[in-house]
Amino acid sequence: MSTPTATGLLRIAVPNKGALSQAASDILRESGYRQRDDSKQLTLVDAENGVEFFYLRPRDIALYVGEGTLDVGITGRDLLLDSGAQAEEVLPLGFGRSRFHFAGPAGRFDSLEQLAGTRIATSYVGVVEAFLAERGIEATVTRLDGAVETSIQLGVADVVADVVETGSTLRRAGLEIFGETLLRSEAVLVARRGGGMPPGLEVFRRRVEGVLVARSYVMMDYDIAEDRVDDAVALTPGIESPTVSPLQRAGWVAIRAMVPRAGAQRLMDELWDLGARGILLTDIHACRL
Ligand SMILES: Nc1ncnc2c1ncn2[C@@H]1O[C@H](COP(=O)(O)OP(=O)(O)OP(=O)(O)O)[C@@H](O)[C@H]1O
Ligand SMILES: O=P(O)(O)OC[C@H]1O[C@H](OP(=O)(O)OP(=O)(O)O)[C@H](O)[C@@H]1O
Ligand SMILES: [Mg+2]
Repeated sequence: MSTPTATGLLRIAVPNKGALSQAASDILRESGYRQRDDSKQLTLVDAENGVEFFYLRPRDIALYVGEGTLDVGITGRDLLLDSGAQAEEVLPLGFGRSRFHFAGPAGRFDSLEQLAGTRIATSYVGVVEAFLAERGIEATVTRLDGAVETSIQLGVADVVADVVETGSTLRRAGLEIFGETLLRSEAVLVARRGGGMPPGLEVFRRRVEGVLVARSYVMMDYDIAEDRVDDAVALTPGIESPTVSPLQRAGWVAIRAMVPRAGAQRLMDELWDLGARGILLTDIHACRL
């Protein structure tokens, strides 16, 4: 059972620095919460919204949440899995995307079977050991804090297992990926596994989800002749159903519908070809669906 705070505030863990920090604070701000303006600040109370933020290393966040010390947190899926904490993913957040791979000197390895007997350097020992155990591969795993790519040049390891985003760090170190992707990661909201629903968590989750939907949809408005409405609605069905309003001009209506941001320009071309005019696209800042 998670222990409620004396204050009754929902306790939220946020990455204090690193790859996830800025985007995490941005999504919280867009969700209507106060955020720190000084990167050295460790905690922040937003009493008006019933929450308190704790700025922590993303690697530690799943542990705090798993123990019930904090109610919910933002961290990477890879860090959550690596921690082995009693925490679970409750919402993928769509930023901080990366893949996790084995890599070695260019041209040296081409399959994961060749890992047997090697020395593997990684900051993600939990992920790597679970992967090796699942496949029955015996290898020596060494934990490094960072800059793992350099460990091969220094003769400490034969292979590295690390986060890859653009791949430029690997290339610069003369390394290349081999074998399949171990996991695909992105930032996620995590809560305690089997911890029930602490007061305020559902509202928090809904607010953040509203921002994610608002980021991936736009609002489209256009005017069209009445006899084209069925075809137009087939192109822009909206979430539930589009709004169709009468216009002063006889035989014409105005249509308003949310449409996916990706492909919205193509949709505008198709509507134009159908005879729609006055086609407008506007951003949505937040929503509850
Ligand atoms: N280019 C990237 N480098 C590192 N982590 C990334 C990158 N892109 C996304 N991530 C994700 O960010 C999380 C790692 O967060 P962390 O704060 O450790 O980042 P970092 O920038 O490597 O920090 P540090 O300064 O401690 O090395 C993981 O979930 C990882 O998948
Ligand atoms: O594929 P890329 O776009 O090059 O990004 C991946 C690299 O970025 C991270 O390193 P970071 O800068 O966090 O340094 P660290 O190794 O000391 O953590 C990660 O550990 C990889 O080395
Ligand atoms: Mg790093």
